[in-house]
Amino acid sequence: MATPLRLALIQMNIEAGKPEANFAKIEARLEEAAAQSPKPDLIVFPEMWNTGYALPEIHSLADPDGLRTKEVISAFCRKHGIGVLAGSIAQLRGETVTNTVHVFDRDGAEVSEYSKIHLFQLMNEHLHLQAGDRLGSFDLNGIPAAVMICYDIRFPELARKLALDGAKILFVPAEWPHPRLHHWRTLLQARAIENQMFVVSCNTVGDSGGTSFFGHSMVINPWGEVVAEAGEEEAILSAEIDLALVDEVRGRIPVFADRRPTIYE
Ligand SMILES: O=C(O)CCC(=O)C(=O)O
Repeated sequence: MATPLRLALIQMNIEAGKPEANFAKIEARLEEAAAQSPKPDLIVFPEMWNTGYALPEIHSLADPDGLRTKEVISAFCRKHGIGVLAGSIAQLRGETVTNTVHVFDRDGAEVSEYSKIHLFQLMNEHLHLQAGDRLGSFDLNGIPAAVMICYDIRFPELARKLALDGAKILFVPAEWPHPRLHHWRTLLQARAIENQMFVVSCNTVGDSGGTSFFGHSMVINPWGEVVAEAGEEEAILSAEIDLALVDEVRGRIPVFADRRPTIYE
């Protein structure tokens, strides 16, 4: 995949419990993003975009084995030659439901499937969902990258492991609510600064079941600077990133070379 890499982040209001409406919206937004000039290389969605947090009914709403998601998104990628990091969906796996990201390259081939490792008890995820147990590293047409989901960003050891495994971009689909905007911003910037990598976060907007999601999707460079940020409304946030900056920053302050893991690991 080319670098500079052109990104389009679909920050959207998800209708809880309404997969049909959410699929219709995501398909419309994908076409809108594909029509941009220049065309994006990669499109990113937020967390649980198919169902939202309709957790009590999640078993009947979740996409069985992610098949519908894979069919729709892979066809889009093939049609437009654009990669998609398909946020996360509620995915039915036998008797359980996971919060799972599927990543497709520009030919529509699936390059990664990652299920959220850390379930967020404050929103009852642990009562309805099954946690994942595999890392979200992947290679996207030659770009080493990784994904974690929302609450996962509170675990710096996970981000560090993904960086040590080679990731130069960390993607973070989220459904992160008020009143913790200062946590969202600070944690995302910290993950970018400490691991000297790009962080690309795509959040949700709107109100659902008494919870209000604030958006502020953002793209942060390896120096920790926010290079693009959305507001609190629906938006397609565009940004262009140059991965050469990762090596430049890592050369300027050699954090990885200076680590002393024998003392603290
Ligand atoms: O950690 C937080 O404050 C928010 C996390 C969250 O909303 C989630 O993981 O869905």
